[in-house]
Amino acid sequence: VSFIKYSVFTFLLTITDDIKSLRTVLNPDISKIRNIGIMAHIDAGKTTTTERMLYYSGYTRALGDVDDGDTVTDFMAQERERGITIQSAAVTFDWKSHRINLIDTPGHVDFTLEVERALRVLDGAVAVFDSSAGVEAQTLTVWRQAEKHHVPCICFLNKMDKPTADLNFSLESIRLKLKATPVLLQIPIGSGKNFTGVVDLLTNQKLTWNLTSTQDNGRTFEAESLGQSEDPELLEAADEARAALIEQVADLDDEFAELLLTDFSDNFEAVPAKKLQEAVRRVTLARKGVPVLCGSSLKNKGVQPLLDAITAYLPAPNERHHDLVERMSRLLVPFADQQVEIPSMSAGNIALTVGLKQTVTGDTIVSSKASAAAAARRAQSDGGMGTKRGDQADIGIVLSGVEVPDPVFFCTIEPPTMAKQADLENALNCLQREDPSLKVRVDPDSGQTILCGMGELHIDIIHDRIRREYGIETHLGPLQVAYRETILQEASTADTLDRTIGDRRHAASVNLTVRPVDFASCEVAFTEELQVQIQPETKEAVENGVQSSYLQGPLLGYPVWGVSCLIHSVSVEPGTSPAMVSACVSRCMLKALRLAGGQVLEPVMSLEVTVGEEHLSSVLGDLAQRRGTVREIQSRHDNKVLLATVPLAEMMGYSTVLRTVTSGNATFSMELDAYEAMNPHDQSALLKRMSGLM
Ligand SMILES: Nc1nc2c(ncn2[C@@H]2O[C@H](COP(=O)(O)OP(=O)(O)OP(=O)(O)O)[C@@H](O)[C@H]2O)c(=O)[nH]1
Repeated sequence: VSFIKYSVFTFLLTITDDIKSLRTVLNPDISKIRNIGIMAHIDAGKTTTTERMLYYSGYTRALGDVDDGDTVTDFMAQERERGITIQSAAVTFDWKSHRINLIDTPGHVDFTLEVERALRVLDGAVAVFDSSAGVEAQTLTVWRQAEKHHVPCICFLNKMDKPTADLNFSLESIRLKLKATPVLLQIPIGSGKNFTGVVDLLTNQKLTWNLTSTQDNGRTFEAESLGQSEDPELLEAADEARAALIEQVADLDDEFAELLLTDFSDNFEAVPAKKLQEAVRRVTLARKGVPVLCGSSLKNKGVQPLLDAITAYLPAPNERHHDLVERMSRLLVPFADQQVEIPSMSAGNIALTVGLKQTVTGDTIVSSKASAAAAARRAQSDGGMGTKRGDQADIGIVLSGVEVPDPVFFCTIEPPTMAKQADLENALNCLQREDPSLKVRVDPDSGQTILCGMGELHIDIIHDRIRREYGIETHLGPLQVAYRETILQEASTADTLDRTIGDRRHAASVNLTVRPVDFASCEVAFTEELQVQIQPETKEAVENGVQSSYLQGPLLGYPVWGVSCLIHSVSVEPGTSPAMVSACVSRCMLKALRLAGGQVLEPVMSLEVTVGEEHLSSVLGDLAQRRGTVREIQSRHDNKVLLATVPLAEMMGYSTVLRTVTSGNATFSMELDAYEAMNPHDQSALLKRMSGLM
């Protein structure tokens, strides 16, 4: 450990051009800090862009390449092997006297929680798009998360070197799909293979990467003012785009509009770049518009202006609303998979801490109850945010919590020998604290440990991590879909339980009605009369009995949804234990749910497949066999984009099949659309199959 510490310190201190004191290196002024997330659809080029940022800022000496599996941010072994990003890697670097803490977020839908976890502590975000595809499905989800946390954003239209890159199409998709207002700050020079750089519309400068030397990797570029000798087409395009930019910013920012009308009414074009930049910053922070930049990370063009834009337009931590008062026993500054320990850190920085026993992802840590209360008061006067779990709930309004989506897949997991069971439990506990979207439970009937996750890949990765990080070879049972159950009609029933245990008689009777309701959750209510008469401990025992019957439905033992239960009467003999009252109510509920006719609900996913036209018919044919419903087929250059809904149960192993039927020429993403009732034919087939399984 001390070797790593030493070498990273040396690294930090020698790479920056102007060597600063250790204190400024580790604790820069808060106004110079940018805590930025980088988000995108899979394959848009986040990792490549991040690598370029690290390289140009001097923190890496060689360019990593996702295709060769040697990038800094994709540090988990599985990420390198699969070429995808799973855990949000944090990297810290300096750019023109600013400290940038950058969090790379995963693009795969199985890992949305990772993204949300990262977004809530960030002050700004960069959305990277493939400029030939515009806004794609996964970006919508992440964008909504950024919106929820009021995170100001910048868009980077990457892959401008592709022949199919399309600036106007990308801008339009930002407008239509993200419902955001793009503020175009650059226009590309050349297209496809001849894309050489951009015109910066604020300064009217032409930035070109001539790349005469391959050694340089785009580190140097030319910046020259657009002169009259310029290619007339480019000059005209730049003039038009600049005038449109000035007009648009004036529309979005009153202060800038006033400046134009008072000082530059004769010639709007003469407005200084600095004033325009300040106005774009206000527009970005107020989330009225989103600056848009262009480039090609792979071809080393346009990344330095993106870094400039991050420092110019995105907020410092003190310009955002959440307050942290933090004190930790051990603090570490992350540099991908290496860390350097530091003695203290000022507000606004991002650090790692180790050895926490009780904290789970999503918790907010404060130094004392008093500071938590103070933060809660501030948050309330600011309009309030989320609540903290556990025993501090009464005072803990500090940061909004993360939303944990319901897992849709599950499977059993077994250690190689019973002697390893305790080690496996420990590994699962640690993994769950890190990743709340992973749920672990024990099946009450079989005693087996069950893993519940967000998708096939998610469960696969967890399995792999248990092997690699905890050294336990586990066996996974077949992957199963998390169905739900509901009822079709109203039913009323009564039940009595009368049992003598030892010399104590327990007797209780209950009379209740269940009926279907539209919403996803389950309810329990009492008649008005009963509500007044019932003893609090009896009421609690009845509620427990109803809730436990909702956990396992009568059809297949899946959780029950969309049922409301009304208790008409309860009678309890003196001396009866609350557990017996709960047992009586549960048994009565089971009868009522059976009488009310069971209906299985299955998770249905919305699926987006991008595929070359020549393979469209095979993809459609395959979807038809999966009970898929095609909603829309859009054209995007030479590709077709297929939007469909498909039951999750039919999507096992889809990535492999899709790769085979399209010879690797398709990408897909999917997310939970809704739980839908199965038709009687499919339901009875499922029930038959499951009874064979059980
Ligand atoms: N033509 C072109 N290809 C690029 C560019 N940037 C990235 N790529 C390629 O696009 C693919 C995906 O790039 P990544 O950087 O891994 O994308 P990502 O968004 O990090 O992907 P995930 O980690 O899976 O979410 C790789 O094959 C890159 O080489 C670019 O500017 N132009």
